[in-house]
Amino acid sequence: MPLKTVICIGMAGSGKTTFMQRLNSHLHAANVPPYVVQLDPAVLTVPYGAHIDIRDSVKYKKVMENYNLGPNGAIVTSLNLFSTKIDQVIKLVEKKRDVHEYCIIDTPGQIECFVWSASGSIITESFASTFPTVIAYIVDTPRNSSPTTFMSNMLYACSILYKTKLPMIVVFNKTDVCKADFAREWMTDFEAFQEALRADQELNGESGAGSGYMGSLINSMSLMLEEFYSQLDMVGVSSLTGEGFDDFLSSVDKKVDEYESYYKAEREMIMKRKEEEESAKKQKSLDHLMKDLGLKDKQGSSNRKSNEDDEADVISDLEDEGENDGIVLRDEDEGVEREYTFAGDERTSGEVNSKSTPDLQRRYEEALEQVGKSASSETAENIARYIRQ
Ligand SMILES: Nc1nc2c(ncn2[C@@H]2O[C@H](COP(=O)(O)OP(=O)(O)OP(=O)(O)O)[C@@H](O)[C@H]2O)c(=O)[nH]1
Repeated sequence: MPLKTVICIGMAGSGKTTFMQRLNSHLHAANVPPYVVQLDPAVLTVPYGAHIDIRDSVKYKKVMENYNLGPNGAIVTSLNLFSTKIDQVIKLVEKKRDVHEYCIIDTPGQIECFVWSASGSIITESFASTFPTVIAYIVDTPRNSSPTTFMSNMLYACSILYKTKLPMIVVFNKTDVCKADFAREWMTDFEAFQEALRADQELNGESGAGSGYMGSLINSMSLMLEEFYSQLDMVGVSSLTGEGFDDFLSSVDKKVDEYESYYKAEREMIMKRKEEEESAKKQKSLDHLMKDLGLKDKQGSSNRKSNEDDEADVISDLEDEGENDGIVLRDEDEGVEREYTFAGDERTSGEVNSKSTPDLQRRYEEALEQVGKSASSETAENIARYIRQ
């Protein structure tokens, strides 16, 4: 049985933490204790035991002070810092894949800090490329009983689906206060939703919304949502009473099957296309680089030459043939103390040691290859370097 990851996302106050707490105890009661990851750096207390807690790695208050940031900036920066360690986090979870059936992840209430940040994507991507991953989008049911609020929230959910490209379950929480039947009806019956919208506008004394651009905007949005609803599951739960959690788990199983049969293939295709585009881009920039260095025309001959003679002297080649493009002045000529990228034995006291200068093209190719190999951890390290700067 593969470990399944459930990432809980939702607006502030929707009940993510309470949902996590209930889900955790529900799984414990069912004898399948989950692996728990807590990613909200700003939370003071967590009502469940977490195996990995972002607060152990990043001190939110210190981030605020040290980087002179406001609350949301500090959450994003804390996530950025945490994402530099995501490889280790994934390794820890991987080690437990035979012990746990579920890995459940709590995210910050400031939804945009997670969903729209680079680190949020890195974290989600890292889990999704290692384990079947499902998004649980938590909705505060009583607060969404107005059709306009409901539509806005569903549009937000739709944008998360588009951003993460992962199977999604919309979890209508707090059903002990307000049943989710209205939401089910609105999600399955287009006419009923339109009717509710009309009634709501009349109740609020708004006129003209059924005509003009507003009317057509509402119509288009609800049509778009109808298509979106067909892609997702919805369940009603009460994190307070525990009602609906069995349905939620069945939904997770269904979505994991979908992940395996549909999303995984789709994701792999996207990754492959990205890789191909990346490598084409790299080739292009390599060509540019070679051209800028004035090596392009000589590439063939220099390659041939390097087979025959490994100690090809690139810079003197240029000088020999009397080209000006790409000629590098020596330190003495420029009067500038330069720092060299390559190891000291290749250049001595500012002069090019023609005997040991290896094939430049090969070195650039190797360097670019190296960049390609490190993918997510490299990106994460870049973020960390950027922040430190
Ligand atoms: N009646 C009822 N109240 C709930 C339920 N779930 C959560 N709450 C309440 O809703 C409030 C917000 O719950 P939290 O779990 O803190 O919500 P959150 O989404 O984690 O909040 P942030 O961390 O600020 O984003 C609390 O007062 C909870 O007691 C539920 O199923 N029923």
